[in-house]
Amino acid sequence: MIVFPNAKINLGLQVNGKRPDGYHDISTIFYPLPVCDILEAVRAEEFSFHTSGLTIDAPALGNLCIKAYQLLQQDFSLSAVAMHLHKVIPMGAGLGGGSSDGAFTLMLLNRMFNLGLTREQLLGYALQLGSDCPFFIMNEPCFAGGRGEVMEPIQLPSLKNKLFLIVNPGLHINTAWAFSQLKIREPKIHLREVVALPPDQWRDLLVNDFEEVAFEKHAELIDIRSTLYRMGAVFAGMTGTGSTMFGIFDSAPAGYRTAFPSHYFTILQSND
Ligand SMILES: C[C@](O)(CO)[C@H](O)COP(=O)(O)OP(=O)(O)OC[C@H]1O[C@@H](n2ccc(N)nc2=O)[C@H](O)[C@@H]1O
Ligand SMILES: Nc1ncnc2c1ncn2[C@@H]1O[C@H](COP(=O)(O)OP(=O)(O)OP(=O)(O)O)[C@@H](O)[C@H]1O
Repeated sequence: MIVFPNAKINLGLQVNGKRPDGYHDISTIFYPLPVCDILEAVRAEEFSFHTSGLTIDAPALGNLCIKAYQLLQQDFSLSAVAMHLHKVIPMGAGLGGGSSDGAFTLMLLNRMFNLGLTREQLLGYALQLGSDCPFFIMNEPCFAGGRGEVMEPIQLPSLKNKLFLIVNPGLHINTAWAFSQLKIREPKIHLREVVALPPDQWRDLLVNDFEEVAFEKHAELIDIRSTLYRMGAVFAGMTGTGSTMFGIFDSAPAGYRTAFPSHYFTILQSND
């Protein structure tokens, strides 16, 4: 069985406060984008896990695909599988690639072994893997609260026919570190109010609280945002804790393939 775990971006990201369990409550809009890894699993004599594509900077046993298998193995006697992950989505990038691989592994194993897990049950397992994982079980535009697991699907008609230019400069930003550096502030305006406006009015209103932290460490990100606006973006911002920046465009910006250094991962996506 083959699945294609996709990326997400955060349209705005507000951190509301630290909780007794050490995590933070956030408010964000998760938006799926069709930049995908490729994950295959087949029944096998013994468990194995291999990867290709981008090099994953973590021990294989820490991979969320293996963690997802082990999580279900605790509750169901799964037989062995051979898994292969081809990595395309940049890592430590705010695109949720690892989280998506974990969530898709849960859904794949549910189908492969006819476990009969409901969406609610899958959401519960996904949250045990990571805060971003439950979103990929839903995988449609959602307003999210809590750690990200309290989700409500939303319609964003103003983004229909828009193009997203994803620009990742290859800087790895550690999520735990980014949370530890934050200064928590009262939001000036609620995300729901901002996204009810046309995207060309989102500038300065659709805020990602992690931009201050990431921009202070990597001034390069500020240049990327300026370039995106110079190219005609109706809105440009950062996803997650960074380092990926994105621009929203009405049409394909001229020269986007050569606008950034060649070592950047740059891809233009439509949202359908
Ligand atoms: C920044 C976002 O990507 C926004 O979508 C997510 O909140 C991050 O989700 P994630 O990468 O799945 O993060 P997790 O693997 O759950 O947590 C990594 C670390 O980040 C911090 N963390 C994460 C999520 C959250 N709501 N509060 C936190 O304080 C914690 O120190 C945690 O140990
Ligand atoms: N399947 C996986 N693919 C990529 N990284 C993984 C995977 N499983 C575990 N990891 C670990 O998770 C780290 C973060 O990867 P990920 O792609 O999820 O980052 P991210 O886009 O910043 O995520 P998020 O937005 O969820 O914080 C990697 O550096 C790696 O150590």
